[in-house]
Amino acid sequence: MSNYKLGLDFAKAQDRNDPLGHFRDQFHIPKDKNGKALIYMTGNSLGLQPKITKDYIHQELEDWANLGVEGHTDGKHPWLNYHELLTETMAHIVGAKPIETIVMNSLTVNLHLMMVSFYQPTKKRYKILIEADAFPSDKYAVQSQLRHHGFDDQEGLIQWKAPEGEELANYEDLETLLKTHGDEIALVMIGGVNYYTGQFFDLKRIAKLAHAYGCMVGFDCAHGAGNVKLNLHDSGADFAVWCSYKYLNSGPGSLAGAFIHERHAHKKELNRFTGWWSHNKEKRFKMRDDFDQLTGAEGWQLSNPTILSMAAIRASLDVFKDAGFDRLCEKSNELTGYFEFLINELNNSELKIITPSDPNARGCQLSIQVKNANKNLHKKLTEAGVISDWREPDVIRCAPTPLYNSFEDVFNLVERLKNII
Ligand SMILES: Cc1ncc(COP(=O)(O)O)c(C=O)c1O
Ligand SMILES: Nc1ccccc1C(=O)C[C@H](N)C(=O)O
Repeated sequence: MSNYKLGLDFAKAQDRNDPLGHFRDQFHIPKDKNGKALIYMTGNSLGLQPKITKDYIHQELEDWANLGVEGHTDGKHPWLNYHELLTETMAHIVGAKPIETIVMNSLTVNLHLMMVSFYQPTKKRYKILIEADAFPSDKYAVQSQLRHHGFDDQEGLIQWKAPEGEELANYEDLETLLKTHGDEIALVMIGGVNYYTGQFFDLKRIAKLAHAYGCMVGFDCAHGAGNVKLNLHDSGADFAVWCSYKYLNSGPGSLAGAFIHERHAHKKELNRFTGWWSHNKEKRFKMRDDFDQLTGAEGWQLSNPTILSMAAIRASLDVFKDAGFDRLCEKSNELTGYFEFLINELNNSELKIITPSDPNARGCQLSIQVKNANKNLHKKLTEAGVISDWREPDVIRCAPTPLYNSFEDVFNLVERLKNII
């Protein structure tokens, strides 16, 4: 860990010595009305656009224009197998094997598809455990699964809460919940990195614990993919899902990912929804064949996917490949550590970082709790050219991302915050 110092000179020197610093120029950085670059800290909501994305999408538009339906087989990157171009890099980023990884659909859709397979309630074991401040979509999704199976969506939902007066959930409480209710819980579904606090949970520990009580385990890694080393395979989780529009910089509403652990790859008897894209791809166009389930994560696909969105994902993954995910994670630690240092140096009682200070228990995001839920502070920060977000009831989230944020960005962000308070 660096010895951080105050002052702009330190930030500038860090940027000069940053082997990944030049990647910022490969992105479009949003500007204010006068053409000045904004300080963009919301890669945790919508990642910025790599400059090469346009060309990747343009290539597919060209093939479509010139080849029509033949683009499926004769395009530069034939559409029929286009998703295969993404699998290896995506698998590497989330720490999975290619057979465990698929890009398809959108996030909440994938979560439901995973629950079709891995939420198999019985009369006795039917509850779902989630973290109390899960992202709303996750909570709504699991509650609708409870109702779908005829259970009460309150009684069937067990929430892992932070202790009274604290922000972060702890593993002792999770263990107590499992000890007390383990034999009633069918599924433990946790956000791998919590959207609100930025806490990166110990996925392996949770999976091990929940499996010991006979529960299935899934993670929503929307805030983890491209941000932290998820090591999904080693975590032992049954499934995981994530989106590609945050840290994976693939554009608004772009296709999502799913991980299904290798131990389920060949289980044809697993309950699931299917379509022609889950069928043996060698025989897909022999239309009259009976259904033949694809093995691995590919077997959870339903439809032919959105190629234009996959082109954007391919562009982004190529940037990740160039930068190297290990190096990005190292820089991320440094950048967020610096951010934390500067906030702490403000020594202001109005602001409190609620994200864990342990670098292994967070990614790049810091969540700053604002006293008396003073939303005005966030408004002023926006007026000062900092794009961050406000999450009710009282948190400003800032996520300096290692691909396109600089140490100078972080310095300027904290300077502007200091001037406002
Ligand atoms: C943890 C989490 N789950 C779900 C969603 C929403 O997913 P979707 O892409 O399905 O809109 C988000 C962000 O939008 C999220 O952060
Ligand atoms: N997809 C979006 C569309 C519109 C506005 C926000 C989002 C987000 O992704 C929010 C994000 N999940 C969050 O953690 O707040």
